[in-house]
Amino acid sequence: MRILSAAQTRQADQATIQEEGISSVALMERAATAFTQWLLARLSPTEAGDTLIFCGPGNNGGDGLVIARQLHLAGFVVQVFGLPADTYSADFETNRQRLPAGLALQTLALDALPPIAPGSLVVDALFGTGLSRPLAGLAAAVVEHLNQARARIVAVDMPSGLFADMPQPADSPIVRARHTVSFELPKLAFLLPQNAQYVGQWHTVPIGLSRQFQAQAEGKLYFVDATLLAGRLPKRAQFGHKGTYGHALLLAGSRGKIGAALLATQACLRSGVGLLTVRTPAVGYDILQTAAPEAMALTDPASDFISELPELSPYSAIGIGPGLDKADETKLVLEQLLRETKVPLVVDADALNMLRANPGLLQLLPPDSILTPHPKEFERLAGPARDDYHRLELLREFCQQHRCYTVLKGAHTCLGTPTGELYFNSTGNPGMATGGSGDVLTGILTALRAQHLPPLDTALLGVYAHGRAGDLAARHTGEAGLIAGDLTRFIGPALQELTTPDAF
Ligand SMILES: NC(=O)C1=CN([C@@H]2O[C@H](COP(=O)(O)OP(=O)(O)OC[C@H]3O[C@@H](n4cnc5c(N)ncnc54)[C@H](OP(=O)(O)O)[C@@H]3O)[C@@H](O)[C@H]2O)[C@@H](O)CC1
Ligand SMILES: [K+]
Repeated sequence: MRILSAAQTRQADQATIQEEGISSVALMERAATAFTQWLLARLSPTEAGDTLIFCGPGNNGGDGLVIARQLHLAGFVVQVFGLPADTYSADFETNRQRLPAGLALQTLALDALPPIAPGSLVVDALFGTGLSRPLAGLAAAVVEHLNQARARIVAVDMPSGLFADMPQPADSPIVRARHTVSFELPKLAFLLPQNAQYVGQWHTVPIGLSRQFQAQAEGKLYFVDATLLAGRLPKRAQFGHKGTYGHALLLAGSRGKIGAALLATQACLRSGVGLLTVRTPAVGYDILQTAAPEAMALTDPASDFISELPELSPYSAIGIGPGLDKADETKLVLEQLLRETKVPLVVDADALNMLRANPGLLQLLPPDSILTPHPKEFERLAGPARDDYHRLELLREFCQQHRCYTVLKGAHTCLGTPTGELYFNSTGNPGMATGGSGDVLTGILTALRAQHLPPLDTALLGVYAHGRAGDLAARHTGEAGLIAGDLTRFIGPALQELTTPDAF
């Protein structure tokens, strides 16, 4: 799925109108109907109670008028309010005329804002993608009024006052919606933690926006769903053998953190790798051989940390980081690895912190390596970010400069590529914010890379399957009860869902 800017969304609107030979008011009717249907599927008129719809002067307000008409006809107790303006959009005017008798548009005034009873349903149709500046004056007062009411606010397309694709000044008035129902595609703003307080839970409803426009639009932002991944994970070959699926090496663990190595090991084994060798310090030997007999243990001479790089020639991909100690010997092992490896790397956790401690090491990073920092680790590498938008800019620059793929972990994990694309993941849940979750991701990515998947497919599939495994696991454990070891049990089913079936 593409993520379009506000300007592109307007162009997509126009392209759809032209392609289908329909009027813009017909597209508005379609969009608003999709919103109304979404609401009707969740609330009866009785459950909704008092329903107050607030409309701005543009097409977002026009949507609000259509929704008001439709909910009124569906038996909801509706009141509809409009912001006074010098000019209204043409489709707003048309739909004002279409309001049924008995449903008058009431004009909002600063000294007479309508009372909102607690629990009322509020539809926010003040401003959408046409917002051109932060709200002030009466519009700002209305937003404050909505936010102070203890109402259930559902925003049409966008929470009013929020820009779709760029930051706004601190303290800008923005509606705090419980749900945001967006037309066709999510907006970039929805995917950033700083906006969660406004967007609430977001949903998309299809409105038949031109497919051709979506495919051809410029821009490098994607929302990763199963459709985008179709065809990227080949089915296993009928005559395949363990050599077909690569031999991975994991360098992981230190005293007290052999668990991290074990989680990465189990995840790697569950992601289809042919063979796996694990380099841990000597203290990990018994643990590894007992808990993961399918993996080969290649223990280090040092007891508590990794001090020597093994011979690298057997391996088709190497993962390094989970549970490492920051011992100087281990730093030298990382440096030697960066200098000697001829195969792709997956770099995580303390290996990332070591890269930062010695910036010269970053220059040695083999092209197409995959890095998996969380936001703090990323900022240690790329510098501090002013806000979530700036962090994305830094991500893009970092990946281009170092010719690497960077998986910036978070609620919508964002993958940056060396060619400037940003891919936002759609799977996963807050239960995955738990120790060891990242080690599991390293194992999955190392396994997919070892199987010779291209780096982009590895990162997209690995991140998606990791989140999907979390969603499947949480059905059994609940979110709070989810631990990283649960993820490993559901990697197989998650990958199975993504596997390309045989063509008939
Ligand atoms: N694209 C689609 O797929 C479809 C889109 N549809 C809907 O259209 C919406 C976009 O409509 P839109 O372009 O008319 O913009 P909208 O958000 O209503 O605001 C524009 C008005 O607000 C004004 N205004 C702006 N900022 C302001 C401020 N700070 N304070 C005060 N005023 C301000 C601005 O005036 P101006 O900037 O010129 O002063 C103008 O009058 C979209 O979100 C979706 O709901 C569907 O109907 C069909 C399918
Ligand atoms: K809105």
